[in-house]
Amino acid sequence: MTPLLQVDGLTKRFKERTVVKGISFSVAEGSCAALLGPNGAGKTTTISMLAGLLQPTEGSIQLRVGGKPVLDRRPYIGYLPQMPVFYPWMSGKEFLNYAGELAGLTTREAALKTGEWLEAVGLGADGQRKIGGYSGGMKQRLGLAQALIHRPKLLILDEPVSALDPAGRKDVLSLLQRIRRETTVLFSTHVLHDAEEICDEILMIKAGEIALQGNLEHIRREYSEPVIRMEVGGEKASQDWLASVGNKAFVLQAEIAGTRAELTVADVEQASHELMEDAVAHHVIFRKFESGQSTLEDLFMKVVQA
Ligand SMILES: Nc1ncnc2c1ncn2[C@@H]1O[C@H](COP(=O)(O)OP(=O)(O)OP(=O)(O)O)[C@@H](O)[C@H]1O
Repeated sequence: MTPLLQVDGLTKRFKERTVVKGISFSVAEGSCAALLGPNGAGKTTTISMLAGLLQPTEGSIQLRVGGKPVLDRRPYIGYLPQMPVFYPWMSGKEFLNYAGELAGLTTREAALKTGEWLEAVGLGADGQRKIGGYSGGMKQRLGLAQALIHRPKLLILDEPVSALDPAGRKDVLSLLQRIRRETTVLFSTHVLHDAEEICDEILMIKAGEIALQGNLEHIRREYSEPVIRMEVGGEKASQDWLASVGNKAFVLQAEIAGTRAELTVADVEQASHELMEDAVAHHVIFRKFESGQSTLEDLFMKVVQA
């Protein structure tokens, strides 16, 4: 299928510093893609280039509408910045009307869409109130309505839930879940859980480069490995034993810190059996012994810390 958005070799240099290093990816129509990465990875810079606010140093960004590339993608994009600026003295309704007209709607259309979107984002009863009195979650929902008022083909959001408290976060995530059924969404986050909640594709970026990309479920399956997590007592015999488990032939990878260890193994049953036998022989006291599969969070942490 032809993607809605195709990005090739996208690069941004600020003076001699390259912060986005030739990244390529595509976003299929109808999907939700999360641009996931730690602070400073280059998410905002990438999103600003996609939204047309920042000129790329190199590379191309192509948006296709009805299968055909468009010359100016901006009218087809809805964008919500990381720190949206609202006029606190405006009411939510006035602000949306204004945003609609700015996006090219006629006065009549803007008024009609304002009413519809205030309802859709759950601000129907608060439309006449001044934005200055809105909570963080309400402002973010208003920001989403502003980004969607002209029915864009692609909705681009920069860390839409990072600044919110848990209630506001849940509010905005469930709204996004609804929106994503009708609109293609690309949003940045440094929280894997937020990406998992609504997206089907992830692009993990680190230091301006794509570290991992693909379908979330495929990645989850492909990178899931058998792991054993253990915690032992603080006495010397236990600690000495734990410090040595990384040398065992069946341990593929070991992360040992103090009284805790996480081992990646080939066969979790055989490894558990051998570890237990050995531990008994060495008078080890366990506080925890757990076997299972590594999670996407483990993978994300590995990518981020590598
Ligand atoms: N205008 C600029 N001039 C110079 N350096 C910049 C500029 N804008 C961003 N950077 C640098 O580029 C790097 C990537 O920044 P960016 O804001 O894109 O990261 P991010 O992944 O969005 O991080 P965060 O989650 O903290 O917002 C950072 O090291 C930042 O300091």
